[in-house]
Amino acid sequence: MDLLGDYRTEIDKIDKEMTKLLEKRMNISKSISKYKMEHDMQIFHPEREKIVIEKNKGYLENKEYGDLVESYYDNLMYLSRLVQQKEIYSENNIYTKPYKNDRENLVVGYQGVPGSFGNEAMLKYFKNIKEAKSYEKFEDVFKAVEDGEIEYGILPVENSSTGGIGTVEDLLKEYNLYIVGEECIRISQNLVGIKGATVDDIKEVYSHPQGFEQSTKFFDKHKDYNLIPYSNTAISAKLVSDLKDKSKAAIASERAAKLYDLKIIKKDVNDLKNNYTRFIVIGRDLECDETCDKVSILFSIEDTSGGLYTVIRDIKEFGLNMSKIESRPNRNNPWNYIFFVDFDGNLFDVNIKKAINTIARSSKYFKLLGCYRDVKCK
Ligand SMILES: O=C(O)C(=O)C[C@]1(C(=O)O)C=C[C@@H](O)C=C1
Repeated sequence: MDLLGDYRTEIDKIDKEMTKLLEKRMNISKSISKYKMEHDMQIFHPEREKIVIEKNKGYLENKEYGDLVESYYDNLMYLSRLVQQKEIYSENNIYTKPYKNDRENLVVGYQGVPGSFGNEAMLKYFKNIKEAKSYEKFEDVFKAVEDGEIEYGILPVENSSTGGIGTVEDLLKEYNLYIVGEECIRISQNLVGIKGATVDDIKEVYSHPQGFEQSTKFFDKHKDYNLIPYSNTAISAKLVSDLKDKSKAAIASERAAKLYDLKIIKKDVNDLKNNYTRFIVIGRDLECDETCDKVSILFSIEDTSGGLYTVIRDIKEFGLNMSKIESRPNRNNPWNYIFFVDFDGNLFDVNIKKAINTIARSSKYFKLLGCYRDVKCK
């Protein structure tokens, strides 16, 4: 008796039914996207998603599968949203909300603590902030924007010497939020410690991994230092200040040193003196007006040899001036990649609209991340 063969036959039958149902479900999802487009509604509907998950958990006979059903529907609705995104941007109209010019007097959020680079970027971008909320993790900022706790969040997305900030890029893919602006700050990393500490006293150094990565040449000369990764450069400075120990130092900004009453033991330890970080401002709506001159998209392609070429060819044929292309592993699909592309343009420009429609059609997944004002980052 071929028991395994029998089980597999049974699974094949179930899969066939499930695939047919999946196709039916995605077709309905496409129709919903049309409805939403006509009624100016957002694709993402978190309340509805919660209801779907709870309802289906309730259908279970074996409640042990509760978490499994939750994760299954979570993923299924994520895919359903991607189908809707692709459908919407393959149409000729792109629905945008007016660009909010007065970015003043708002409740905004960043990751870190006062003195962090995120805090610095926030102060540079927003004027007369009504309330600034700080969050421990990048994802907390995304959640706070999604829940309406803050109007906008500001997060680092790219450093000129170490490249893209992968965690933030992954979150841009996962959350249904948009890039509505950007800011750029020059990063100067310093070795900071308590008053009286010298380069020779130091045994342990705390910082965000980016702080270490941007200062490798300095640490090559100090191989005896024990490097301890921490969630944020300014939090590391605060820790060193609290510990009051001459053998402990942090890699942080001059502002953080001042704020936490530390001295700069060695200034500008970053490898490249022209070291900049680009920050993005995220919001709930796709905002755009004539003053916006940069578009960000993300897409994944079919696993075929010419997949990426097709999209790059589209970009070239529409004469788009691409300022960035970056890839991230697709966590839902091993050895498949998500591409992040920025190009000059505005969503009201017919050529840009056509380009977006064409790229959306030739990619497997597509998401329009935003249209905003370009800030030259140097
Ligand atoms: O019900 C909706 O509004 C849908 O768009 C469908 C659907 C789903 O696939 O079930 C997809 C996206 C929403 O976030 C919620 C649910």
